[in-house]
Amino acid sequence: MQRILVIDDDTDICLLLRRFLTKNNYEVAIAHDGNTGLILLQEFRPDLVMTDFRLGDMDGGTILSKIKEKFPFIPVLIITGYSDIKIAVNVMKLGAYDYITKPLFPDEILLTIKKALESTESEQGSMQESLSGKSGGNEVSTETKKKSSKAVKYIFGDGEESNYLLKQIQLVGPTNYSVLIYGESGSGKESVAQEIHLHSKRANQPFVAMDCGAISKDLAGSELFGHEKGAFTGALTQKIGHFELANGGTIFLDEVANLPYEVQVLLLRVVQERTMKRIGGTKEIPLDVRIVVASNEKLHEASKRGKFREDLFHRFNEFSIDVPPLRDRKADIMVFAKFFLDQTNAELGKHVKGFSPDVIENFMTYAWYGNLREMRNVIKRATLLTDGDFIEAKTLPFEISNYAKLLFTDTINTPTVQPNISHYTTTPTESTPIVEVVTKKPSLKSAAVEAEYEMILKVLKDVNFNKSKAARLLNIDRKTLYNKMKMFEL
Ligand SMILES: Nc1ncnc2c1ncn2[C@@H]1O[C@H](COP(=O)(O)OP(=O)(O)OP(=O)(O)O)[C@@H](O)[C@H]1O
Repeated sequence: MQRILVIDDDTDICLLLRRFLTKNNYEVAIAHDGNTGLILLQEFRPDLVMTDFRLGDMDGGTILSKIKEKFPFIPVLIITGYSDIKIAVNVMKLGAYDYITKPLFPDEILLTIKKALESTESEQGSMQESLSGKSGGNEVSTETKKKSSKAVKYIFGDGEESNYLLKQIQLVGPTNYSVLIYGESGSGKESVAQEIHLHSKRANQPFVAMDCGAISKDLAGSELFGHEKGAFTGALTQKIGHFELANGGTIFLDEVANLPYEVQVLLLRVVQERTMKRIGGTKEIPLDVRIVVASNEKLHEASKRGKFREDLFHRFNEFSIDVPPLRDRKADIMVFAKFFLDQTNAELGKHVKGFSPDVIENFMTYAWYGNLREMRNVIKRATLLTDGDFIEAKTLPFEISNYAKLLFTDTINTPTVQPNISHYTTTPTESTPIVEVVTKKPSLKSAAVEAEYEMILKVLKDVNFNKSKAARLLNIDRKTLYNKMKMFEL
């Protein structure tokens, strides 16, 4: 039976998850704070961890780093509210498998857990194969090759931004250049790396991805280069590293800036000499591996701060690609949305046909902080919740379906610099932008309505949209709250 550790300070959520996951044949352990969670991690040895993003004694980033430091291969699912989505998507770069947003839906949780467990099983399977020697030292079996390249179909869209991205991939793909990929979290850096590999002569050779996220110094070294039996305490068997697994093909190092400095030194040697030794080994192993790396932060800035070796940066920077954020790929937003809808329909055996006009408008205005990953998750949940033919706005997270309004409240909360009207009132020429200045007459009534709207929204957010709690805090009955919410289209 597979084991799941749930870390959450909300006892109700823990209780519900324990009941639901046990019913679905998982063994469950619960911790109500981060420190207990870390103790249970050692004692319970879970196959997967689900942890709340905000714990009493620790934040999501800290607990994730601590888990990954000790057990880098245990998939971690972050539980978060949508109001924290911007922070949560950034925490993904520390090596979380995925995030799930509240309110939690059983089917969605089960799907995500299954996927996460399958992904580590196949990873461990290919590692096991290389350890047992089936792959024959330097050679990598076809089975391993198949497993190490994800069988995911990607699309790239047809808008101007996407075409430019594809053009760069097509240009650099067939060369042997090292490529540096920049982009926000979830924007598809790994898919770009895979596409580069597929456009190269190495396409039939392995594509091996390694997340350098929050990996410790000792582990990073042996993950990259492998180790010999007895090389250090805990090295009970020989291990083949990612570089050897990728021999002949492409290695993709995600979040490369997070590699410990000592490992960067080893990496530089390998990149320069095209040969490596396993840790604790003496044999020089020749390497023919193309290196593609990705980073959230600009590497030359990281090198200025002394976090990343400058010589290594220059080695990697033979060609660099910026993956645009989803919000800048407007022409393709609905193309991606339809792709994720088809993907989810196939996964769930559903036949949802498309999106209501409101949803399309919401998708086009929302900022997509978590990019394609966020969109995939939003559509997955909305499809699960849809019984009819079209996804309606009510199945979207509040923050997305009310994005324009939330922006409006943000704007009235934050005084903005008044535009210099004279600058816009001249006849527009090429150098003066055409800006329509909408002037609204101030009125006491509208101010009161705005204040009321703002307060209801704030309280709803504070209590995670629990309407009974919100009504109590606002000192009104539930019915009045419902009527107000209806009036404000909340
Ligand atoms: N080109 C694409 N077509 C369809 N789906 C995509 C594409 N690129 C990414 N995705 C979806 O978005 C998810 C995240 O993509 P990916 O892991 O490539 O992003 P990333 O930029 O490497 O993220 P991170 O910075 O967190 O490592 C993927 O699991 C996939 O579901």
